[in-house]
Amino acid sequence: MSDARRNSVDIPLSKTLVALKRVRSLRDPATNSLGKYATTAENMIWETHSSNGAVLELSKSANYNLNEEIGNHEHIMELDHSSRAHNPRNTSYRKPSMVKIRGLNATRTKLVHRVRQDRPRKSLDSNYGRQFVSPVEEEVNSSKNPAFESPERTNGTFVRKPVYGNCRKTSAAMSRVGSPCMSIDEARTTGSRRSALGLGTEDTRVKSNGVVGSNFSGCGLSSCWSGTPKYHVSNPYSDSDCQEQPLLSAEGTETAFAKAASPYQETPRSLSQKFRPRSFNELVGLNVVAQSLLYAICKGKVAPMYLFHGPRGTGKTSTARIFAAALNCASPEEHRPCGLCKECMFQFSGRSRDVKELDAAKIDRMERVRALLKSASLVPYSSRFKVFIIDECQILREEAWSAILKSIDELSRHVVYIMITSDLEEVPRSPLSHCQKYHFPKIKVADIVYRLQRICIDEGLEFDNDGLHFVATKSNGSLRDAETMLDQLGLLGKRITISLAHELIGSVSDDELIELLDLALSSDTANTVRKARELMGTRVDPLQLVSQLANLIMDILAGRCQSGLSEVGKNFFGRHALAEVGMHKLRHALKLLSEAEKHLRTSKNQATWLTVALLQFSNSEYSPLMEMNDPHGYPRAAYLRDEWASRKNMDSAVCYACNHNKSNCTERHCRRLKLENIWRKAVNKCQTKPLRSFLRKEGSLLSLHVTEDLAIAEVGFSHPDHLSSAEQLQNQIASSLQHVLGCNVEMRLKLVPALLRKDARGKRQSFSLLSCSGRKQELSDSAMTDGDETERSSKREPSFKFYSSNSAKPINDPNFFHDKQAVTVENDSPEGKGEGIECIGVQEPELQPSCLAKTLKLQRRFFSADVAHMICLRMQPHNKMDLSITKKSAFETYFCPYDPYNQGFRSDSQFTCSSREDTLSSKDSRFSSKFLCWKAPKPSI
Ligand SMILES: Nc1ncnc2c1ncn2[C@@H]1O[C@H](COP(=O)(O)OP(=O)(O)OP(=O)(O)O)[C@@H](O)[C@H]1O
Ligand SMILES: [Zn+2]
Repeated sequence: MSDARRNSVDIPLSKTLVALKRVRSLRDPATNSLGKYATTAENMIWETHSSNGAVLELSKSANYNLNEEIGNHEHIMELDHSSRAHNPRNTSYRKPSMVKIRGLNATRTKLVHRVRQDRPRKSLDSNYGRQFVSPVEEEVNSSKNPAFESPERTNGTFVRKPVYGNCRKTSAAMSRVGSPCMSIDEARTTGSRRSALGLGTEDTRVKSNGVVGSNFSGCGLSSCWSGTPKYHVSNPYSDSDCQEQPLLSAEGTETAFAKAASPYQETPRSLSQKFRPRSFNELVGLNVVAQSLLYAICKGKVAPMYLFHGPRGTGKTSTARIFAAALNCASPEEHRPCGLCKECMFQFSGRSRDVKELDAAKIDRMERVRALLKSASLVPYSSRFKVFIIDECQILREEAWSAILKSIDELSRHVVYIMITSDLEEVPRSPLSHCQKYHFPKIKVADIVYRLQRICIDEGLEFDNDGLHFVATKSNGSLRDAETMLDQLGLLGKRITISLAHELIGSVSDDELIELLDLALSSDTANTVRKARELMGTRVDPLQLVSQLANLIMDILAGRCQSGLSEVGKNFFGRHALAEVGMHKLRHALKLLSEAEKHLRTSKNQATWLTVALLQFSNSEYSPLMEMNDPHGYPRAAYLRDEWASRKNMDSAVCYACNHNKSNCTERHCRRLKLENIWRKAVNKCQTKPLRSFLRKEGSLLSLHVTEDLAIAEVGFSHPDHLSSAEQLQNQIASSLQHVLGCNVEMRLKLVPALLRKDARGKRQSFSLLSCSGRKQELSDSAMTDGDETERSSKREPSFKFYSSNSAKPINDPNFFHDKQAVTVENDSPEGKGEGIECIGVQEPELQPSCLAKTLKLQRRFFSADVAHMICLRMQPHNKMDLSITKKSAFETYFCPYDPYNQGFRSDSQFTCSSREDTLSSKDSRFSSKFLCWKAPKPSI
């Protein structure tokens, strides 16, 4: 049979008849049966498989049928396995069977009847090891089709080998005897049941829409675990030999049957298949999810619909499968899924009739959805639950969602849907509130490294921790990606090192990147060009280089780069990254890179344009004012940059704080905020902890004036002793201020007796949105003269402003938040005492992102407005979230650390969670999920 024929789809009836004739010569020598046609026909009707679940197409599994004719199952399986596992072209092999089947509807019943009588019912074990070359094989071999030249075939026989991959053909081959898929006979006997359910007969279904194949009573869907073989040796639910066979022998060892059916028998194609988790314990970084799902089972609170969402390769599908297995597992609750009981084994080997994995793309038509729902309405075959795992659920249409949701209310409690998506934003809003949602976060680098280490040890791969760390970093939180990369590296047969990984991925090492960045920031044009050419000429794609540089800069800005630095790194940090000026340059570079990236995507001369961008890295103006935001929380960087550029050359004295000419300096509150901001930064730059806490407690920046290249700073202390201490430390304080301001600083220390001690200004141990909102904004509204500065300070209290989304004015009405069900938050953590809650966001529809951004900004200014904005946006889809959020999970769930297009970038390192992982307590537990809170870590310098 030619390849062309194999691949053809529609063949006229006459050809089919010819084919039928030929079949006579392919009778099973043992039984003289026409089994292959019968099974082919059956297969055509019911057997549908895909690697990833339900397939509503015709006959994917019909590939086995020629072999099935032999009537000896295990040999078919061998042929099947070998060709599938090792021959990528085996798909072409499947087609002719399908073609033949199409002409066979008329004769099917008869054939099937015969084959049911003729086919020996043998278990896998009883047939194990027999060798047989079928006439079909001979025919196939004589046609020299490479698709059949299996590596396992030796001396005209097939040697049984462990199987990996998806053994559809095998499953099909065995299915008529024992698979969950019904044979025609079975179908006929259940015909009345079908018609009662309105499913119609198989024939009509085939004719009507080509939606065929159900191994669960005709919903038109069937599936198996991706990548797991289906050993359809015998019907696990009805075969006597199977039932009689205990899963565990008396000694507690696995029986042959158990072994045969065990998913662990498979020879996986990849590391991620091999190490696919099969119990909750094996899931990495998903403790909360796993615990919650397990408790749901233990406490009998299984929801009808779950939604697993999160980035790719983070364990959603694996968890869904484990959960499904756990739901039906027969072992004691805490050990679910045991992996040993019958239900577990059927499921993990892809034979469960009650757990179906579907791709949403395949239920794109309403009739398919209806078929699915009909199937769901039937009681489970043998398990407690019918579980439907629907992948990529975001592509389900609204009608499909509503039909499914509607059916949930009507159905009995035995159905569980597990919807999976990596794109939550695309899922319609209304179904979201019906689901229990579980977020699968990106997996932490440390967890990935640990997992990779375990795999390397198991696989006998030599590795450097640095190499694995690099792989983990590159995988962007996807364990599957990391495992795939490790797989590739393992194939090289060398020790897995960072340089090997760089070579494989085509990336540049951090040292080289730092060297390039250093050159670019130092205006060393010639060497920048040389280095850039060297890297892009041979080693790395320009776009990849952009991405690596941007990541490096973000890491530096986030303070993630400083530990474990090489010499190159240390030198670089010595030159660029410590001062605010250096930070500003880096931000500027980041911006240039983001623009370059856009440009590069459409450019033919990428290397040149990237070099041009690199050469601009050093051309950045810096003003500390760019760091500030206006008192209402709006980022003013762009405005101030222009202002600064025009003012820079002015000789007249300018108030450095509020950026106005000194004589016009009237916005006192603005000025105070800026002064506080600068002082806080300067204090944080001080070298020693005692000095930092002394200055934070006792000192205050009273004023700041800048002339051409010099800033004059007045720093006040309330007690003469403090003043004299400060005088001794004057140089250190001045140098910290210089770091922050980026210019020379002349410092004047003043005794200001009225200056209130900061610890007496009001403890922030307890803090309530309500009370804060009610507090008058005296600082912003009062107009004080310079002379009032100290008096004003003495009145100073923690003060917070809140804004509604539709007004630019601060809200002074205490009822505003009350009405909106704002929460009161106690900061009762020991480490929080005296520090205050740093940032609180209340999630209310009325509290729009812009408003919350301002609120966050004003409270302690740890968030820039845009970061807060992003947090709010992230919170929006979760209005109805019913799981309580711990600080940690809130952080993981919602925090979006970086937007390269935003000026006010703040690193997430500033927001590391408190070590306490308790659920934030609110006085009213109803609102416990409605706010987020982070405590800023102690300054690291
Ligand atoms: N959290 C995890 N714990 C253990 N293994 C994991 C985890 N996440 C991913 N893996 C590994 O990655 C492979 C793929 O995981 P899985 O298919 O469950 O991810 P997914 O989130 O469903 O991905 P996708 O959205 O692309 O379907 C697994 O076989 C496993 O080896
Ligand atoms: Zn079990």
